[in-house]
Amino acid sequence: MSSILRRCTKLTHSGILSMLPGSNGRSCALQYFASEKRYSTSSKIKVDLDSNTGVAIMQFQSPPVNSLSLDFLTEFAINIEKLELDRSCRGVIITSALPKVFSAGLDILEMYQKSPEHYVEFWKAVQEAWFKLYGSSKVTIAAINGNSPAGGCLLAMCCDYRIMAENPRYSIGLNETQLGIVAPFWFKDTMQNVVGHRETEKGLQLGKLYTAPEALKVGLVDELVPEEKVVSSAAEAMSKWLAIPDHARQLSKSMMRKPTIDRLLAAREADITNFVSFTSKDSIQKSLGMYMEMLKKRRS
Ligand SMILES: CCCCC/C=C\C/C=C\CCC/C=C/C(=O)SCCNC(=O)CCNC(=O)[C@H](O)C(C)(C)COP(=O)(O)OP(=O)(O)OC[C@H]1O[C@@H](n2cnc3c(N)ncnc32)[C@H](O)[C@@H]1OP(=O)(O)O
Repeated sequence: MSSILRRCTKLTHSGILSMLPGSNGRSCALQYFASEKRYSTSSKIKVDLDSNTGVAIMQFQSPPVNSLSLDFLTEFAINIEKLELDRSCRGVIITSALPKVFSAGLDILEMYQKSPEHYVEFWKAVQEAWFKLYGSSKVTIAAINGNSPAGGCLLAMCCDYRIMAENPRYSIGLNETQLGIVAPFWFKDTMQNVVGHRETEKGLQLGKLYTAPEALKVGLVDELVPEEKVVSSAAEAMSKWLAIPDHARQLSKSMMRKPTIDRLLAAREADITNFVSFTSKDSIQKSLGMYMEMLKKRRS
């Protein structure tokens, strides 16, 4: 897998930087995309591209909670890159094939009791996934059909538009401080670009998980719809975004996102070093261990 990652990280950021100067809801998604063809099959992510509309639907299918492991992130980056290079694809809808969860965020086990070399490899994969999605020239829409904490929220925030199931038991947010860890600056930048400085400051300090209605209120998501309509609503929204000429929309997207992307590009190595030294601290390892225990106890 590390060789796949190396191949993947060698790919250029061919997104905007280089190109421009289970439930009813889930079966409904498949019905909606009746003319779609299987585009890619990998163990954790399924991608179907509708050749008529140019819209790809990417479904996370990594039980139990679509956590963002090294393997998952590697597959994700490869899939987004493939779609980026495919001129027949104009938009991507990202959703989950699992019940109740969009993504549980970064796989905590990848950050717990592993070697510094592993932390380096893992963090490169996190960065790469963000570069690919945040820098994508395609229209990207998150169809958030379940809980979406931390890294799951990051993926959703990287998209151009977010539609969430109106179930008040689902939540989304950057809850890192609740784990005793700190969201890196580019997670913060991404959130700030969506909801503004003040809400990001509150959200980050409190590690706030916003219920779906709260997320709508602060603009963390753009629409709430019944769960079974999340993907079909995403497709409707997509058609509005695709009505705009690609070239003009892509330049506008680039103009808005390039400074944020450049900031991490300039600090990429330092960010990896920070992550490794932060994660390797005994106190952080202890916090992560306690958090995992808490998750297990909550279950039993
Ligand atoms: C100034 C200096 C700054 C320096 C900064 C430098 C670097 C920054 C350093 C670190 C930054 C790291 C950023 C981290 C980002 C993250 O994404 S951390 C992950 C946060 N995620 C969570 O908190 C979610 C935890 N999970 C849940 O809340 C729930 O699981 C759920 C998603 C709501 C789903 O609930 P439910 O359906 O009830 O499922 P269970 O809770 O029963 O879980 C099933 C099994 O899955 C395991 N699991 C859950 N989440 C994760 C995860 N994220 N990673 C790994 N494993 C996970 C859970 O333990 C269960 O396992 P068992 O079946 O019991 O074995």
